[in-house]
Amino acid sequence: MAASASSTILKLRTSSTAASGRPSLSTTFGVTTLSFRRRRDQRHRRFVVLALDAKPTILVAEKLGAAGVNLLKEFANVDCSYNLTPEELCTKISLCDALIVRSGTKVSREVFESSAGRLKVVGRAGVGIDNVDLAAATEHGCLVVNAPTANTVAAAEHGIALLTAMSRNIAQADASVKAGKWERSKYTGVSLVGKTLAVMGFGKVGSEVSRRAKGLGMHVIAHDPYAPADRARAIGVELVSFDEAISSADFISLHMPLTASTSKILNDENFAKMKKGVRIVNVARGGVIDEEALVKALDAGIVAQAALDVFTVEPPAKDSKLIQHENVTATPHLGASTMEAQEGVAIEIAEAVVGALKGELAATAVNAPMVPAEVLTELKPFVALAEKLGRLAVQLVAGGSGVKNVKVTYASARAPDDLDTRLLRAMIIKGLIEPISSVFVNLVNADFTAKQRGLRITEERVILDGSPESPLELIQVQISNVESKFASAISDSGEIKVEGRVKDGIPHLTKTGSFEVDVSLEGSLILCRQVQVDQPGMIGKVGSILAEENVNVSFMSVGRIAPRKQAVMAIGVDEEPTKQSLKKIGEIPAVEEFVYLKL
Ligand SMILES: NC(=O)C1=CN([C@@H]2O[C@H](COP(=O)(O)OP(=O)(O)OC[C@H]3O[C@@H](n4cnc5c(N)ncnc54)[C@H](O)[C@@H]3O)[C@@H](O)[C@H]2O)C=CC1
Ligand SMILES: O=C(O)C(=O)COP(=O)(O)O
Repeated sequence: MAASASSTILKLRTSSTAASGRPSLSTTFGVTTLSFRRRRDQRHRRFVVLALDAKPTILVAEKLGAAGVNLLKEFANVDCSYNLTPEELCTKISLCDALIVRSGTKVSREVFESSAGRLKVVGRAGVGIDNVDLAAATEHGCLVVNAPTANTVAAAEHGIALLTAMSRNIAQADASVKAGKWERSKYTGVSLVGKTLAVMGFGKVGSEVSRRAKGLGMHVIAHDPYAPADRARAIGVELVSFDEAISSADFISLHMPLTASTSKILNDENFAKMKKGVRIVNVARGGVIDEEALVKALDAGIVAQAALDVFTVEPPAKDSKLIQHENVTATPHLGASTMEAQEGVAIEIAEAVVGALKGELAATAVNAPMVPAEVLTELKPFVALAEKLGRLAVQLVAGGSGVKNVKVTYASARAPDDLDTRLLRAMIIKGLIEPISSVFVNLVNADFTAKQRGLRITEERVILDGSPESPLELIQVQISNVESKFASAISDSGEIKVEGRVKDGIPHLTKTGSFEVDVSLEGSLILCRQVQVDQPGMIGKVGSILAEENVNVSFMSVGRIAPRKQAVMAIGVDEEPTKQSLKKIGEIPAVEEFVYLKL
């Protein structure tokens, strides 16, 4: 993304140290950094972080309702490019922050690899996400969101349309009349009333199909291993086993997602269990049927008719035996294609993608935890605390130690199941990994990245007495089986330990090793241990070394084991001290050890 003169400054963070000299610009992942070369010591220092040309770019790769496109345009540069080849998509994607697709675009691993880290969100304007490589998205830290509700009714109505059209031979009869024929007896149909319909997958669409089929006087049974029985009861549907469903049905309607376990679930073996003359409707995914087996079952008369909206390969081959079969009614994946559904889906996905680009947690995230807004508001300061504790803990590890085992303890007066720790764990992982690697960690890829690096995170909940008003009292991060570059960070039980709390909405470090301290975690931190006595003059000595080069000290705190015994001093600084000043601090005779930690 090119920085332009008309660019917008979104975020401005300045140092208290006066900058001088020529500024230079560099851009990484759409965020441009303006750096000033300081004349005094010729070091590069970053003072200002800007999102220049602040509008992100969203590629809309399939037709999306106008209301959705307009919403996107209020926030981003929108590139509507349809019918891209896989190669064209891979080329374009490196210039895009978000991609919106329907079912016709394969968002493969190559797409994520080609994006070189820029793609942050994939929005699926619909339900099924089987065309998106979710594992690759997660590995690349890319959020996938879908629009799960706006096309439910449209898909259900299409299922019912296919069911009724199939049972009365509407499509075949229409073609015959248009061909100048009048074949009344050939197209005698079958009635629906009193017949058994097996709904396979009793989710949103399956439930709506069931409701409507009951209105047509059908006896509806359903199979869904994960559906709640009370929802089925409320609609007057009986949940049954897979075998019972397929063997007792006159009509079978498919409404489950395409997954490894549903792929080709209707196969030779299962067609053989069906009632002869069964009729099948599929508005779910072509891949749930073994299409060759269906052709055989149609030829053998096991399946009398099939009405299909979806196919294993879309569009199917023109000479496909299945499509050409006289007992098959086919539509070109039209389930979600009503004016109303497309408008609704477009708005639903545009809001989700824009929200995700703004950094909000998405309610329709497919590959990340969904955290309700009210929970997020409560947890926000603890999210910051979690990341900072992770950062501190990992920087305390001595080089070559290799971090493997991290234990996180959450202490709270609330019941254990009242705290969703996924977000906190993700931020601790971010804090642990980012300072020691070039990997970008977010809520999407945190667990994956930790696993990939062999980082074992165990979590413990400790219940405290007290008021459950706050979701958490403290978070403790311990790294075991490592050496520390700051021996005082090692607790009595031998692990690096940092502990923090939130005070007045601000994260504080409250313990390091066995030393209690109290410093707000806002700038960077110097920790030093004094030999034997906590001399009153120490604070002044360190302060004046830092003042010599205009490093602003924001706070100091001394944690002692006992008066005039060993003490750890924590000093918060707004700027990074030079190596020389850190060396001078180390040379103060009373300082036994010290460490500088970036937050
Ligand atoms: N043809 C089209 O244009 C459209 C197709 N669809 C497809 O319809 C399907 C259902 O969509 P929704 O109802 O919105 O999703 P949903 O997630 O609400 O429902 C899917 C249901 O399938 C169940 N299920 C999962 N594995 C199963 C198994 N092995 N056996 C039986 N049930 C199983 C789940 O428990 C869930 O209740 C999806 O595949 C979706 O992609 C949805 C909208 C439009
Ligand atoms: O939402 C779904 O799962 C669908 O199958 C609809 O697909 P479409 O967005 O019409 O390509």
